Amino acid sequence: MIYTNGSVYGRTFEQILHVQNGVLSVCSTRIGVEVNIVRAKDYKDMSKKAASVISSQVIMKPNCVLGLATGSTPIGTYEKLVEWYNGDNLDFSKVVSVNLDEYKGLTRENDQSYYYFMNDHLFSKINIKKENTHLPDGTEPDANKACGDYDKVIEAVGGIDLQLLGLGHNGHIGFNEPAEEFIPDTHCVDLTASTIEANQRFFASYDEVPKQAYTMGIRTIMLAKKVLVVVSGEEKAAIVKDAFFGPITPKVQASVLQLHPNVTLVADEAALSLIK
Ligand SMILES: N[C@@H]1[C@@H](O)[C@H](O)[C@@H](COP(=O)(O)O)O[C@@H]1O
Repeated sequence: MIYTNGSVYGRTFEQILHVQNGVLSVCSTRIGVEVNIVRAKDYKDMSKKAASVISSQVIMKPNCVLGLATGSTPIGTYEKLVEWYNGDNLDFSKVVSVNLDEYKGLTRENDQSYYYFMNDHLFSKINIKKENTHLPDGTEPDANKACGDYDKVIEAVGGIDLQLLGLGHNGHIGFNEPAEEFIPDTHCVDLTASTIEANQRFFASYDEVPKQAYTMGIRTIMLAKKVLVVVSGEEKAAIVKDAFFGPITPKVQASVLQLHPNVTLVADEAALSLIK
């Protein structure tokens, strides 16, 4: 057990970390969080503000590595980026991307695969080079190979400059589900019933929702130089409060972001309704 009473990245905190077998498993803390919160009026405004953060990154560092996310929340952000690509010549020709996650077992042609999603919403509409876009290979049945290969890709591109994240209803980021520990590297997850239910809306039935996924691990996300979290809607208000103002615990995986030195949360009024 490590007891720390001091400051991390300039933030004051008191915390008790339990490290078991080399993994950060439980962490209870009094929080002195200074997450940079950007308040947006509504979903449209959130999307515009999030797209501004991403486009600034691309302009400042044209060959940046963007960590990208799926889910319904970032769709408006991608629409804005496409608009600015078309209207303002925002240039993605040198950008490299690594996505957070992919369902295990879906083909790339399946319109619910994240490969399909990213091509549909972003890659096919901007000038990013196909060979510069990366996702875990959901068609690889050998989980160790799929995950190991993906970690090599992330290492080869030199890590992530800006990681975009949505927030699951249970606090998951990528597909890092509530657990007893934070898993550092890319791994295969059994999706929780609540995640399968939440994602069922995109599939014909519960049975068709994949039950496993490959996801980037928490260390990789935490090593991103900047993290941008997008959240919209009242149904996320409670989890926003838990994640950013509650104890840091692997039961709410996003809570680990409280220890990241450069997090921006762009959320609309509804999602921030429980935050003063
Ligand atoms: N793996 C993705 C997450 O990366 C995403 O953040 C989450 C929330 O999705 P939504 O934005 O649709 O609420 O959905 C999926 O589970």
